[in-house]
Amino acid sequence: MDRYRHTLEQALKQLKLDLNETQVERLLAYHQLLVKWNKAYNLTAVRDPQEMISRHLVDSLSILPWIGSGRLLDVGSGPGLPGIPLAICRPDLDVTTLDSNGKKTRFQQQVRIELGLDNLTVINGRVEQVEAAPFDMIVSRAFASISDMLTLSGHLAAPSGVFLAMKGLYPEAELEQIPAGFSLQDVHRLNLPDTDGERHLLILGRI
Ligand SMILES: C[S@@+](CC[C@H](N)C(=O)[O-])C[C@H]1O[C@@H](n2cnc3c(N)ncnc32)[C@H](O)[C@@H]1O
Repeated sequence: MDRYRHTLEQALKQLKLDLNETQVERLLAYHQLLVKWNKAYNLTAVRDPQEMISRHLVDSLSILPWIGSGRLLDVGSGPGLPGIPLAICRPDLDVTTLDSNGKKTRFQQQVRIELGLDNLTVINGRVEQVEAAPFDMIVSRAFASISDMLTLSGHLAAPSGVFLAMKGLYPEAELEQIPAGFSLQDVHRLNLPDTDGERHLLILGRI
């Protein structure tokens, strides 16, 4: 446990993220639940608990500097990534996580209850069929191509809402397929500790 705390705290320092003790405790409690449930329910292909800290928790938290205020939707959230770490670290934010896999959303509901995350709503469903009040930010990680993300979740964004796509290598080919009416607003290279390869955050919006 101390080993995981150390890895997390070192990474937070490198990312210059200043979290309070309650937030660190909750991140570690989420990690513990993920490790436990993953054994029975196969929620993520990452099985090594140490690797889960860097590849899941820290990777999710690396986009915090670009998260604004209001309502955030994490689409194709899986076991709650990046939505749950963001909800833990930004209690002022209204976070909704959405996934079509019932096993994964049941896990997220359990995390919500055990951690007392009042700012988290979990939805089970296919994004293209879900109706909900408009979101200011729609984020996704390892969900779909940028084009599919915009097409499938576009109806859930507020008129000035932004889409934050977490990607590995700069996705040049995907950007050539952006549907009409949307444009790339910003690109950030994420400097992550303990991660092989590049990570990028792309911010898109309506024209
Ligand atoms: C590769 S996982 C990524 C999970 C998580 N975002 C992460 O980074 O670990 C993609 C997830 O998208 C979900 N998914 C795929 N199509 C979907 C759809 N149309 N609506 C909602 N969720 C969907 C799958 O159930 C799966 O959990």
